[in-house]
Amino acid sequence: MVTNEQKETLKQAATDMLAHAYVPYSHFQVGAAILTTDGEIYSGCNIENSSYGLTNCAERTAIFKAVSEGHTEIEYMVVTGNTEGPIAPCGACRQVISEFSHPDTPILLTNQNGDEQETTIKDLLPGAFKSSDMD
Ligand SMILES: O=c1ccn([C@H]2C[C@H](O)[C@@H](CO)O2)c(=O)[nH]1
Ligand SMILES: [Zn+2]
Repeated sequence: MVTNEQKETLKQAATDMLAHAYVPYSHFQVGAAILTTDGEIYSGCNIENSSYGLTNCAERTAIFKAVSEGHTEIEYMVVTGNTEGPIAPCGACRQVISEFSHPDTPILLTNQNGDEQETTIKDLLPGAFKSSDMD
């Protein structure tokens, strides 16, 4: 369970990440924050590269920070950017979110105008490839 106070903290953490976005090519800042099931918060920004395909999105930065510290289960996730409506995570991030969450794990997509859409990874990535597909 995530409290309203935790949601606000996560929204602020995601927004704070916009300032750290390394975006000399797109100039499009993205921030993400996750609460792990063991109560830790990790946040991340997008990090671009002159070899464009090596760019790491904000969502994956936040998740990889958490996983690298031993926290592998997402309880709640917030993503934000300067989009017209709530931001839409890319396909690669949807797959990575799927690896470290449950189908009903809530994901709050926002923007800097206060628009919000709370969704789930099963809605964002129906038919995700899972480890069980290899059984
Ligand atoms: O949900 C998204 C969508 C895009 N980006 C980044 C990747 C790249 O740096 C820039 C433009 O695609 O935005 C993210 O970090 N997350
Ligand atoms: Zn992405």
